Amino acid sequence: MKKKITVLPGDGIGPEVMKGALQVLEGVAARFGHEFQTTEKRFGGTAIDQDGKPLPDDTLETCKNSDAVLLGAVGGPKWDSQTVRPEQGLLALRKELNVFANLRPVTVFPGLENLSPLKSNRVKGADFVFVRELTGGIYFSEPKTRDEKHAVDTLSYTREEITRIIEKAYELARVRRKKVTSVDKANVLETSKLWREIVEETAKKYSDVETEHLLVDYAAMRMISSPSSFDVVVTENMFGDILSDEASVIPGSLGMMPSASISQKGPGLYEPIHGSAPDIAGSGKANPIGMILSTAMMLRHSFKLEKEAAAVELAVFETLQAGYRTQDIYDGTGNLVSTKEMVNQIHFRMIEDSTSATLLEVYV
Ligand SMILES: NC(=O)C1=CN([C@@H]2O[C@H](COP(=O)(O)OP(=O)(O)OC[C@H]3O[C@@H](n4cnc5c(N)ncnc54)[C@H](O)[C@@H]3O)[C@@H](O)[C@H]2O)C=CC1
Ligand SMILES: CC(C)CC(=O)C(=O)O
Ligand SMILES: [Mg+2]
Repeated sequence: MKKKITVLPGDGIGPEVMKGALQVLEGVAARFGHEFQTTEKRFGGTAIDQDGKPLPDDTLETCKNSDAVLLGAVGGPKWDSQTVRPEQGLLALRKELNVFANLRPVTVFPGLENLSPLKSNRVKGADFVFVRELTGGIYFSEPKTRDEKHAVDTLSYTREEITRIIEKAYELARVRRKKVTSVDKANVLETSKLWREIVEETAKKYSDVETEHLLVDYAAMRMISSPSSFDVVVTENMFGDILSDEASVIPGSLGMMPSASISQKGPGLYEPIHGSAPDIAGSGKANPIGMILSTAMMLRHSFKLEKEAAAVELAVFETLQAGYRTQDIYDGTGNLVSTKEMVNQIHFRMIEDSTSATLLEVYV
């Protein structure tokens, strides 16, 4: 049966990287004989301009009725001073789809340690995944108010919200290297104290998995100084948001980081972790790899197409190995290419049936 994919290019570089991902997806369809039915919908700032809101009803309905959703990025200076912002649409979509678990893998391709601005010996072998809580915490909790003299955000978590994300982390650790690092601020925050208690309770059920607790400030430091000491990192919404952008320098750049947002049932949401990058939009400088690897995650998680997902990842790896570089990962060596050329190179390797190569299994 045809897989139904809702496509939300969004704003800024969103449409540029999405175009690349769809080209690679067409390559997957052609090489492996699949049919993907893609439906593009308005979302974010472009939807505010045309429909008056960032997540139009028709867009949400289409997302809910699809097998998976591919999303570029939203936002930009044009909408920054408005009361209705593109980012509200993103938060609403995540909530509506109940995609509470955001998986953000941080993987250094073997031999490509020099893509990182960090020292190669530090990043070598780094391979961990964030399990970020995505539909609760300070981005969602009420009250959230503002007047002339006072602004309020609230950080609230229920036992149920914490338990389901912690369980997800332990399940994932079991099929990886069996270590969970829980990141919190339990020396200060009540939500973190509850979080830590639930981690301890859950750890008892997974005695084969090692558990460690880190406070978020130290975690931020250790992630950069010793990235290979992590396997599964579970944390709340805002900490995960911040730490994962920081961690993007481990493989090389924000533009290379994919994500999968999963619910208990229903369509998954797949998006790169970066934003709409207004500073480079329209210049052909956007790195499409985060979006392309998010598409691979869709193939794996939503469609159970493991071979196809691994083939996309291999094509990305081989393209980087061959020396192709977008501006964000260019250090003066190799071939500096545009977004379009990078996509063409990945697509070319994707449609080639390179049976001699060993498939990488780098992304969960
Ligand atoms: N998921 C989403 O849709 C997100 C949206 N945003 C929105 O994006 C807008 C810009 O936010 P920023 O803080 O500037 O974050 P950003 O992630 O858009 O950009 C940060 C820096 O990374 C660079 N960058 C990002 N993606 C890249 C790529 N694929 N290739 C090469 N370079 C890349 C940008 O050029 C910029 O210098 C804001 O409106 C923000 O709210 C921010 C984060 C996530
Ligand atoms: C609207 C923001 C919470 C999006 C973001 O920065 C993210 O999810 O990484
Ligand atoms: Mg972010």
